Amino acid sequence: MSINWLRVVFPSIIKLPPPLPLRYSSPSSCSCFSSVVVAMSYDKELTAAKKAASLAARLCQKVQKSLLQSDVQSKNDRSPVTVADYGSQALVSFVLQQEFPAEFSLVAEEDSKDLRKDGAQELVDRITKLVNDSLASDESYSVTLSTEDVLKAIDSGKSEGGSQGRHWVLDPIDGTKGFLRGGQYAIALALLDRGKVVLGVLACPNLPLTPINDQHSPNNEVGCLFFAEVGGGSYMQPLDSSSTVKVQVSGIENPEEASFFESYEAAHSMHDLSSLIAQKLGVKAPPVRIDSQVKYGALSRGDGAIYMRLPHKGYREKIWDHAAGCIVVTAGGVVMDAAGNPLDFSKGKFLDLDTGIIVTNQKLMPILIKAVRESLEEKASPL
Ligand SMILES: Nc1ncnc2c1ncn2[C@@H]1O[C@H](COP(=O)(O)O)[C@@H](OP(=O)(O)O)[C@H]1O
Ligand SMILES: [Mg+2]
Ligand SMILES: [Mg+2]
Ligand SMILES: [Mg+2]
Repeated sequence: MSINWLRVVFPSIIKLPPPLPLRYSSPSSCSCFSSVVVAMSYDKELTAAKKAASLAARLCQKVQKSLLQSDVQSKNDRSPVTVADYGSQALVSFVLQQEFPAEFSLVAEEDSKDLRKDGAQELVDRITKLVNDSLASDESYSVTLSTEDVLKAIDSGKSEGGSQGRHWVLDPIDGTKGFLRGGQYAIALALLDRGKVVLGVLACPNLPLTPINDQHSPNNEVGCLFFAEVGGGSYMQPLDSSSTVKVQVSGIENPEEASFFESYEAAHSMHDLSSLIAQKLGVKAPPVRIDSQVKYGALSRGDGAIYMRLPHKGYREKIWDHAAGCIVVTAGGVVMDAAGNPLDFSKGKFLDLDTGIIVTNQKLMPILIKAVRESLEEKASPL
């Protein structure tokens, strides 16, 4: 910014390096980042992120097709993790390190601890083969990774993030439970720059290209890639092609006409609380329950108008469960905690927030916040 300002004011007397790529952004709508007037371009990073997430999506599709019970591990938080979670993380980590060898920091969900235990060798071999097969399908990589390379790539995701520098944020499979059920899941990759989300990519291999609620559509193709860059709008393309469309969150103003998304898993979000809120808003449509950040993707193109995520007490949200989704809904959407604060991605792995996360358009947000507050008060002191 300052360099370009100087260039304008002192064009002839100061010899300056070539201008940085700049992009003008509207001072507006996403609560993930501050309302900057001029922002850096992250086009190179976005291209790499799309490539990494698409490759990982292909790996996951392959595993989901031939899912075996033995592919499922149990982590100490009792959430399932599969060879595809590990494979996806290794692949994305490897691709990003190849593209940005000089500056690489990754905050990711999985680690190799369980894979380094006795008896896990067969699993590690399978993950390594999956990763190598995926790399071989892309002409740019003529490498074969060893099992140790794969474990190291998985463990490169141990960064803590924070408010300084750049950090990639990855959920290699968001919605592992949905993945295991044959349902929705997403590969969610975002970039933080000085604590703000500056780009996000959501690969949703099982999401129809046409709106979820459009049951009469003759097109039953699935596989969507959503992406957004700070100040650059939000886009969707089919996972297997480059034809891109601009997407926009629904501008519905009457909550009665809105439909809302929530977690498929009742353990992840209080369905009784969201139905009370929906009742207060006068929402008529039943909730649309789907797994993962696919909800953000669907919302970003107007499939529904509201997403409510109200976890049970004590649950701490992780940044990889929201960073990519948060920026993808920027075009017309607002993401806040239940008290109306923007999400803060600069505090490390966790989001410290009040009660839950709500997403909708700018018009509906104040009405939604009011309904959430009233419902919480009612729940706390029932008559
Ligand atoms: N008890 C709980 N409450 C809220 N979220 C939970 C949870 N247990 C797991 N999760 C998170 O919910 C994510 C899935 O989101 P959703 O509920 O929207 O489908 C999981 O991501 P992973 O599948 O990546 O582990 C996990 O991080
Ligand atoms: Mg998990
Ligand atoms: Mg997740
Ligand atoms: Mg995950």
